Amino acid sequence: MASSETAEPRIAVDGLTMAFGGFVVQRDIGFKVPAGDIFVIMGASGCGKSTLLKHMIGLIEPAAGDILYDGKSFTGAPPGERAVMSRRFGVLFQSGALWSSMTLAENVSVPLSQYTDLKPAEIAELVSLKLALVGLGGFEDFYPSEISGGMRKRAGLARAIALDPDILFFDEPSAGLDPLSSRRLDDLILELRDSLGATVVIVSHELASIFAIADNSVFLDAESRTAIDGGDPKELRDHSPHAGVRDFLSRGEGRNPGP
Ligand SMILES: Nc1ncnc2c1ncn2[C@@H]1O[C@H](COP(=O)(O)OP(=O)(O)OP(=O)(O)O)[C@@H](O)[C@H]1O
Repeated sequence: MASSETAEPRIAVDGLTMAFGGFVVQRDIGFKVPAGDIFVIMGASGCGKSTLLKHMIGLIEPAAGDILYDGKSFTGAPPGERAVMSRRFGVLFQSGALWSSMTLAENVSVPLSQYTDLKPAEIAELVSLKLALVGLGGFEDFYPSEISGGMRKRAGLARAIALDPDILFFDEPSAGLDPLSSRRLDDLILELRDSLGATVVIVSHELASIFAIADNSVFLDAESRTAIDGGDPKELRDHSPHAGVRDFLSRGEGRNPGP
């Protein structure tokens, strides 16, 4: 199946302008994400990273431009087709947003009960498999309040991959985690990309995480309100023509302090 799709990038964002009423958040953004890439959306606080991610999954409509998956317009697709296209998406928001009154197994089973005709025993089997994939085998009957923040993120990840998505979207996945848990989550994201063959889009400003996992990126500039750079973050840190991008990616340490 993949071979017939290789001509098109998995994701293309084309001339995208995002606005809330008359307030333009970012204009004329364009980038492509090849299948299997881990792509990071970067930029200063408030520049529009989460808003871009919400556009990509169809929660917000563009003011202008298009978002395409395998060359097919998502923005312009009729609702039925869009729903089919979004079945490919696995989404993990910053909060992790597990239902506190449900066990981990119940949380992960929700999308399976909602979107498949599988029998309860089959669902239970799949749920255990997904929990095992994120290192939570044996924690089926625990409640979110009984596990650590890092484990909750991983449980959220298990739920996001319940329907075997091939495109994963994460908004600040390591927010609130200690460096070690954050690192384990990065490793898990890399593993999932490899085992599921998924394409991953992440909003992040954690430099360690960005350098550890990203193949590619876009940098949204808060001042000019457009994408001013993109590519391998390490390359951007060392060679971006924009001082603001180099500073962002080196925490300002690359800047010549002057006399
Ligand atoms: N629903 C909304 N209605 C109006 N304005 C909004 C809405 N959501 C976000 N904004 C505004 O759009 C801009 C971009 O917000 P967004 O949350 O996308 O930024 P961000 O880069 O993800 O920020 P952070 O890194 O702080 O999470 C901000 O000025 C924000 O106040």
